[in-house]
Amino acid sequence: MNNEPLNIVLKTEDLSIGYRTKKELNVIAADINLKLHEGELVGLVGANGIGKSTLLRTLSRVQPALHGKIMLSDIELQSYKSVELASQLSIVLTEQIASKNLTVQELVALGRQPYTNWVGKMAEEDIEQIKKAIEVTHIGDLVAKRCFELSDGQLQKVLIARAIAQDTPFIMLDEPTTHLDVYHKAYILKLLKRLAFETRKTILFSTHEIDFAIQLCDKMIVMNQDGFEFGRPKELVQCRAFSSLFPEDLILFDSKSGRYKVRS
Ligand SMILES: Nc1ncnc2c1ncn2[C@@H]1O[C@H](COP(=O)(O)OP(=O)(O)OP(=O)(O)O)[C@@H](O)[C@H]1O
Repeated sequence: MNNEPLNIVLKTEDLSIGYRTKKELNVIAADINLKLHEGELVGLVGANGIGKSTLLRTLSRVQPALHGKIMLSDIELQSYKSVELASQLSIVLTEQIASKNLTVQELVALGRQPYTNWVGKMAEEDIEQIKKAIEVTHIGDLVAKRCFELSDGQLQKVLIARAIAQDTPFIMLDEPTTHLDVYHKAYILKLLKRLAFETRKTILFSTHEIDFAIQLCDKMIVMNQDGFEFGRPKELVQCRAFSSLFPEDLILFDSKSGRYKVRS
């Protein structure tokens, strides 16, 4: 057994997230202290509107933090130049896809943009990374298709392939399994699990598939009205973190099965 301490890829200190307008400050969550290590698959769960996307957007610098510090690979997130940041962090948002007219091969190749020169000329290394990303996500038979021809599940795999081609130590995905059937939800989450394990990348994703996340994640972040809990799924089940996620008038969390049950 390898007992070497794992490197911390992302660390937050007293982070507050939310929205600032001229008139008011809307704090969505405060005092967020997280340490995500290399090779970890981390699921982010919570009720609708609790702040999962806000947290992911803040961690990827799409929106500013209200307070606190975010360290990515030992460097403060704020101090990265855009191109450097793109070699450290990739984000997969299903809803925003620049051009569905691109072929799958072209979309995956976009992941190499931070590394190619100003005319976008690809080197051996870029071609190799694109090939690897296509192999590992099993999308070889889709490469010539245009993105508008893909099903939601296929598009999801292609977007993950683009993030893999980007070859960053940290990957974030906002609800990567929305619109998928139960088989393909499990398929995508197992793919993420395998990637984190085999490539030692840190993968953080938001999801409403709480039972799958409990089964597959190394760690989970549970956001609720009172703040958030962070730890291994088993520990979170034991400390009843999932029971406080939703009002208990309709559903109850069953700690034995790790699932929600409808009240009879
Ligand atoms: N651009 C914005 N300006 C102000 N408030 C916002 C903005 N975007 C989201 N919010 C508010 O922030 C809160 C958290 O929203 P967020 O989208 O982060 O939740 P979520 O957990 O991702 O929800 P869901 O599971 O429904 O996707 C909500 O109350 C929402 O209304």
